Amino acid sequence: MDAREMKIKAAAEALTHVEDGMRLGIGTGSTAEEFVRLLAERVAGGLKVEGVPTSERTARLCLELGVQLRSLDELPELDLTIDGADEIDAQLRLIKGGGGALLREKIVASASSRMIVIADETKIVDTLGAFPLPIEINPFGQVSTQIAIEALASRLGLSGALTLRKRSDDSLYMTDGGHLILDASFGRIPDADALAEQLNAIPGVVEHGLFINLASLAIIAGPAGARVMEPKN
Ligand SMILES: O=C(CO)[C@H](O)[C@H](O)COP(=O)(O)O
Repeated sequence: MDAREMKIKAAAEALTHVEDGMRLGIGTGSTAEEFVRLLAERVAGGLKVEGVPTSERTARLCLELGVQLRSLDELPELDLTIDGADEIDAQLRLIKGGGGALLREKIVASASSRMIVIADETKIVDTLGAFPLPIEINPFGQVSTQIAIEALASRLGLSGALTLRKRSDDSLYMTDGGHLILDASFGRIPDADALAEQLNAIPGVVEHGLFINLASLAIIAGPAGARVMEPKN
């Protein structure tokens, strides 16, 4: 099974949790896009759902494939969000934001009764942090914000470069919300809960990619098929 087949496998398994009439949060990224493709087939076959997309990119794909969309303000409480992740630990704490949609992804997941993460098994880690942590910041005072993040990292014993995300043409990457992203290469993060909480206390930080206590289930696909992970306490 190649990487794409594993994503499709996880997405197909997640689709079994989708019921008629559900208000669905729809994630961003290549795995979430496989889910959208499968969901669209079911919608074409008569399944009725209303989706809230977590990015403009996901919205475009949904509209192209005929998945009916609403804004989060029209559907402020959702039944289920299905989304990918960059890293997943045993407690189902996640690093997200590789695709730059972390802010909307976190707002949508928080507005959902349940979040199911879909991924291939390469995303499972013992300790979060090998994947650079995306931190979405306000462009105003970006250097001060970066200095504050560096100071926090040093207090928590973390080190590593903070890299302002750029597009392939070297222009600055702007999120759907008009913010910048710093990718923090901290390496292993021994206390992700403390980092998450303290990043939120820095005014210029709009959001960060640590998703704590949001995922209720993960569907992890490997060469032998998909398995379900529940958060370990
Ligand atoms: O958080 C995300 C986007 O902001 C994605 O869910 C994450 O980057 C995983 O993407 P992929 O399924 O392409 O590996």
